[in-house]
Amino acid sequence: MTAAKKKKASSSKKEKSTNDGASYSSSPTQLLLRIFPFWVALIGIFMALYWKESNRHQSVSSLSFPEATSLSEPNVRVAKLLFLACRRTYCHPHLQVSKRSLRATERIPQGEKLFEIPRSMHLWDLDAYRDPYVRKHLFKASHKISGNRLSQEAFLAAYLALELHRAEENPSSFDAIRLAYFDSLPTYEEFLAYHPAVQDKDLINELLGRSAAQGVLQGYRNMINAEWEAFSAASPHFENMIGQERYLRARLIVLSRVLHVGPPGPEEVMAASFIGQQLENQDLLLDELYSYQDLIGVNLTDASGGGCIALIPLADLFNHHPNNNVDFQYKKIQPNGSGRSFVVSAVHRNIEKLSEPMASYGTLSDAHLYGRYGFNNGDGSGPIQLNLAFHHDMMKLNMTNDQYNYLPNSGTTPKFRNYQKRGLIKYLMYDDGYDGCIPGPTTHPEEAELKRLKLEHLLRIANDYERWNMLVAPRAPDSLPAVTSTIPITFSIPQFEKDFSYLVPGVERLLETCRMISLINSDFNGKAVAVLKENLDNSNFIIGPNVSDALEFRSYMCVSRWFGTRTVTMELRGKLNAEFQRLATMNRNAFGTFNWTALQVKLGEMQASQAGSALIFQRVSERWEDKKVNAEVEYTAKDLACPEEYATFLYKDDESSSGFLYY
Ligand SMILES: C[S@@+](CC[C@H](N)C(=O)[O-])C[C@H]1O[C@@H](n2cnc3c(N)ncnc32)[C@H](O)[C@@H]1O
Repeated sequence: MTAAKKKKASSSKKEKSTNDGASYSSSPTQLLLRIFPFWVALIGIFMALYWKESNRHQSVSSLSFPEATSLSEPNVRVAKLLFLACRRTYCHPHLQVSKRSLRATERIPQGEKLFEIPRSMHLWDLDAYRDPYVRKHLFKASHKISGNRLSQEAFLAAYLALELHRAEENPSSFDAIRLAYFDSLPTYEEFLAYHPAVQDKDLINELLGRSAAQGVLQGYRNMINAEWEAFSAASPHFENMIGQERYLRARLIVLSRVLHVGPPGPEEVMAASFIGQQLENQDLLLDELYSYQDLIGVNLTDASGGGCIALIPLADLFNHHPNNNVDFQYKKIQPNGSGRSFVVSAVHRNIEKLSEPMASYGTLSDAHLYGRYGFNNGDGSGPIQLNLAFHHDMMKLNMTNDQYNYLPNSGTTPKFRNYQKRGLIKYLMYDDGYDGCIPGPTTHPEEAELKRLKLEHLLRIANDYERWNMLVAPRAPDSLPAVTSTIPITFSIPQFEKDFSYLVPGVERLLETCRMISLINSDFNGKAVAVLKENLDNSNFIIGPNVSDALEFRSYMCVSRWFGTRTVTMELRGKLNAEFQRLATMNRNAFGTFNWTALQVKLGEMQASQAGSALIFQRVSERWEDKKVNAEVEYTAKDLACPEEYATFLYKDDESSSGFLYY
């Protein structure tokens, strides 16, 4: 295939808007023929690279990495903390600090306790809510965009920032372990060296392009800025005393180290007089906890809601791998009445001599690991998020505990609807299955009415994560951590299996969204308008897979268009094969660097999006082979969007609210 032909084939996959009113419709033959050479070429390149790479000797030789056979220098601040804390509490004798993490000096058998960290060493969000300054100055904070209250993590970060400041001003009022803990935490400069949330936005855009990771990271950045704005607006005193940089540092500490400790037990009860006037008559913990629900919208009572969060010295020294050999448990109150403690144990397998014990931070996509913690393992052990909502901004961000969303908790408002409408209309601009484009209600009242109703239904699902995103299962679910996280787990680039089964559930959910987009008036036995109208208030309404063959075909073509568009937009910052080669080189000479981390997150998404396209292509080819020649109009999917002015009737009376989300 010549370069020129390849370019033509690839650009034909991209969603485009055009003012050219000429022939928009194309037969499946044309469409499949148009995309066929593109995918054959891509898959061919992909497979060739796969074999080239996987036939190389990929194992990571210990000899080339001195860290594999001996411990690295300890971070002195972390080592001091361990020294002091382990004089007061249980620490496994065979653990030693290596850089900012821990390694075993001898084999530690599975089941052994590694640390037991008493409550007195922790910092809980509950401590934040009990802090008189937080109560007086920060309880009234709310987010500017949504009006939502601040999250548990935000309160813990504000409290940590205050405590760090207090420790600087008056160290004698803190015990030595607390001071050593504060001193051991990453500084602002250390975060600047690696955390993407504090990097230049243009640099990030350059590295990540239009990937889900870029969107996820922007969500975290917006969240931190919005919290700072909210706390500052609630208290100019806090704004002056703490300053944005200190808040940012504290927030990144919380973001990358917070642990869950569950609902507070009876040992957390404290005398009512400590917690201020409002609660003078409340001496029961439960009353106190309910009061937080009223005052700041935080529910700590419900075990399923997660209970409290905390910073826990020593427990927060473990790095992450999904195939972990360390686990955490918050132990119940002891029979002797002593308080709870946080226990860290070796689980699943032994911790081998010289190896780094690894914890699991949970099932997080590579994009979230990157946005929240600033790293990736690079071995394909994490799931990959694909975001196909490229025309509209999702107002729910799918962060842990729903800690930050643009959308008000109480639901959408006309301002949010208008903002999202402009984007959502773009998905409806193809008029697939109709003979030509639908110019609007004057000439095509019924078709225009159906489009209006489809838009209403899209607005209803506009913020449902699974309707527009896919979480693709890991490429290498059984991969194990390296002896230490400072050396590569593998030199090869993880690959997806060719059977595509890992994609099927996610694709089914995307197809459901595309069924709505691809509906035409003759569907539902000609009653499409009536069915959509009847279900306008039905929040569970789905069209389901029992639809006409033609609608299913159009829905597949709609999903195919999405994957194609995602591939093409991501390739604007580097073609897949070139990026693959670049990463293969970086795996050997730039492992763990900022650019390596970003590239490997981006490449995972490119691979997932390409796998998605290949699956759809396979299905369409198998199922609609006979539609390649002289297909009926219901089996047509347009290559180009219809003219923009054909859709203006959908929003012309609305007030514009563009760009109000951005910082
Ligand atoms: C809870 S701390 C873990 C201890 C950490 N090494 C430290 O700096 O104190 C989380 C941070 O450790 C780093 N980290 C965790 N797991 C990692 C891994 N597998 N590879 C590289 N860095 C990792 C990331 O910088 C992350 O933000």
